[in-house]
Amino acid sequence: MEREVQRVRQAFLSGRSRSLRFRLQQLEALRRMVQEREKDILAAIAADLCKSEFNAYSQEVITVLGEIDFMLENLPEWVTAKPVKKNLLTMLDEAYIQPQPLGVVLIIGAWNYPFVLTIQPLIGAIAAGNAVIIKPSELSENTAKIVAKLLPQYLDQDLYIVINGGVEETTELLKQRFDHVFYTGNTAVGKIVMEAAAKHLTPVTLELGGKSPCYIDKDCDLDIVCRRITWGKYMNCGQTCIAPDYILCEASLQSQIVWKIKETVKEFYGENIKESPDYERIINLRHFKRILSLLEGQKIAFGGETDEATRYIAPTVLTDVDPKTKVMQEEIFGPILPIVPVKNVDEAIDFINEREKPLALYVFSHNHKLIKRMIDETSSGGVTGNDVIMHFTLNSLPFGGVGSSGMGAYHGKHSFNTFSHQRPCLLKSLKREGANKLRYPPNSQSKVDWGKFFLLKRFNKEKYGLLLLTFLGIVAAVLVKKYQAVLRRKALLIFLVVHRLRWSSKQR
Ligand SMILES: NC(=O)c1ccc[n+]([C@@H]2O[C@H](COP(=O)([O-])OP(=O)(O)OC[C@H]3O[C@@H](n4cnc5c(N)ncnc54)[C@H](O)[C@@H]3O)[C@@H](O)[C@H]2O)c1
Ligand SMILES: CCCCCCCCCCCCCCCC=O
Repeated sequence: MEREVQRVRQAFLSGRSRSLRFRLQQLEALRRMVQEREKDILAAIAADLCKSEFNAYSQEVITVLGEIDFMLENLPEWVTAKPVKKNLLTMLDEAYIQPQPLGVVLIIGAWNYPFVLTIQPLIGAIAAGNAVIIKPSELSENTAKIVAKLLPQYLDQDLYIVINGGVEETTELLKQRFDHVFYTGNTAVGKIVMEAAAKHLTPVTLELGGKSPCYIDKDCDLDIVCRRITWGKYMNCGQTCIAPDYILCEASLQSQIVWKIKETVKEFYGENIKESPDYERIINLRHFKRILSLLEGQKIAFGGETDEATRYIAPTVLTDVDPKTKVMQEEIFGPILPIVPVKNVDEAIDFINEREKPLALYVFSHNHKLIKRMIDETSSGGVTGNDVIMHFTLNSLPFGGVGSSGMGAYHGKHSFNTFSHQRPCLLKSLKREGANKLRYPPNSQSKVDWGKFFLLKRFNKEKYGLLLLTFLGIVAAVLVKKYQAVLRRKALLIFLVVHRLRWSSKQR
C-alpha cells in the first residue's frame, strides 16, 4: 500500500496534473469512458442493486455526465488567479488568490449509488489538479470491479489509481499520508477515517448520513406531497442517504397519507412490486436483517412483506410510531417509512432540534412563511421545500452534512474548492522601502498612528472626495513612476500626508 501511494505521489510531483490543458483532457477522457462503456457500467450497477438500466442511467450516469460538462465549461475561469482588494500599505503591490491542488487525495466511495458517489468526487479532484487514489465500496463489488478495470484504460495510470478491498485494505490505506481524505458512508466509519487522518493532520470531507425528517403541514396538496415522498423514499429501495427517513405530521393527516402513499406505490410499481423493474433490492443480508429488526413491535399500515432469498422488502409505512422505539433511533436506509404524529409545527421543530443534525430536511406546505420558519429554526446538511432529494441534483448548491451528518461539501464549484488550496499571494516590489520603515523597530506612537491610518482604513470605503484624492494620487504616482523615480517617491509622500491629515481631522 505504501508503495502504491508513493507511486501516485511521485506522479503528482512530476507536476503534470496541474496544467489546465491536462485536467480538461483527463475530464474529457473520463466522459468518453462513461459514454463508450455505458452498458458495462449499467450492468455492474444492476448486478449490485438489481437496478434497471433506466434507473441506473437517470440516478447515476446523468449526474456524472452533467458534472463533467459543468467542470469543462467552468474550469478555465476557476483556475485563474483572482485579484483581491488591497489596503493603503499594499496598494501598489499585486495581491491575488491562486487556487492550487492539494496533492494526493484518497476517495472512499459508497455502495448505495456506487458509481456516482465514487466518480463525482473524482471529477472534482481531477478538476482541482490532484492525484487520486480511489477506493470503491467492496459491498457493491461489481461496480468496484468495473471502475478498477475502466479507469486505467482512459485516465493517466500513475496519477489516478483504484485500490479494491474491504475493511483490511481500507485500514491499511488510512495509515498512509494523504493531502485530503474524502469519505462517503456511515457515521461510525466516518469517525475512524477522521481519527486516522488526524494522525497526519490531513483534512477530511465526510459525507455521512442521519435521519432526514419530512414535515407535512395541514395546508398542502396531499396527493402531490405523497407522490413526491413515495418517489424519494422507495427509490433505490430506500437506500439513499437523503431519503426522507420519517414523516412528522398532525395525527389527523395520518390515515390520508397512508392511503395516498399506498395508492402511489401501486401506480409506480404495479400490483406485484417484486416484478417491477423499477424496484431495487437490499444490498446484502446483513442490511436486510438489520432493516427487518426495525419492524419489530411496530404497527404496519401497509407493506411489510419480505423475501430473504432475493433480499426483497416491500415499500412499508408504519403509523403512530413511538419516537423511543428502535426504528426512530438509527437511520433506516431501507424502504420503511414511519409516521410520528406531532401536535403542530412547533412540536415538529422541537422534535428535529432534540436529535442529531440530519443530512436533509423536507417540509411541505403552501405556506411559504412556514417553510422559511422551519429552515430558520432548524439545522440540516441541505433542504428541499415541497419536494425531496432534488437539492442533490443542483450542482450550484454545496452537497454535504453538518454535525453528525458530515463536514465539508462538494458538487460543481464546491468540489473544486474542496480539493483546492486557496493560496493567498502578495507580490511586493523591492523598491519603495520608505513606506516599510513604519513597521521596522524602534516603534513609536507616531508609527502606530500611521499604522492605524494605513491598515484600519480602506480607501474604497471613503467618500467621493477621498476617492478622487486617491485617484489623483495614483495617477500622479504612475506619471511620476514613468518620468522621474525621485519625484515619484515625493509625490506619493505628499499624497499620503494629505490623506492622513484629512483622516486625522475627521478622527477629531
Ligand atoms: N452523505 C452521503 O453522500 C452518503 C452517501 C451514501 C451513503 N451515506 C451514508 O452511508 C451509510 C450507509 O453506509 P453503510 O453504513 O451501509 O456502510 P457499511 O457499514 O455497509 O460499509 C461502509 C464501508 O466502511 C468500511 N468499513 C467498515 N468498517 C471499517 C473500519 N473499521 N475501517 C475502515 N473502513 C471500514 C467498509 O469496508 C465499507 O466499505 C448511511 O448512513 C448513509 O446515509 C451517505
Ligand atoms: C429521468 C429523470 C431524471 C430524474 C433525475 C433524478 C435524479 C435523482 C438522483 C438521485 C441520486 C441520489 C444520490 C443520493 C446520494 C446519497 O445516497
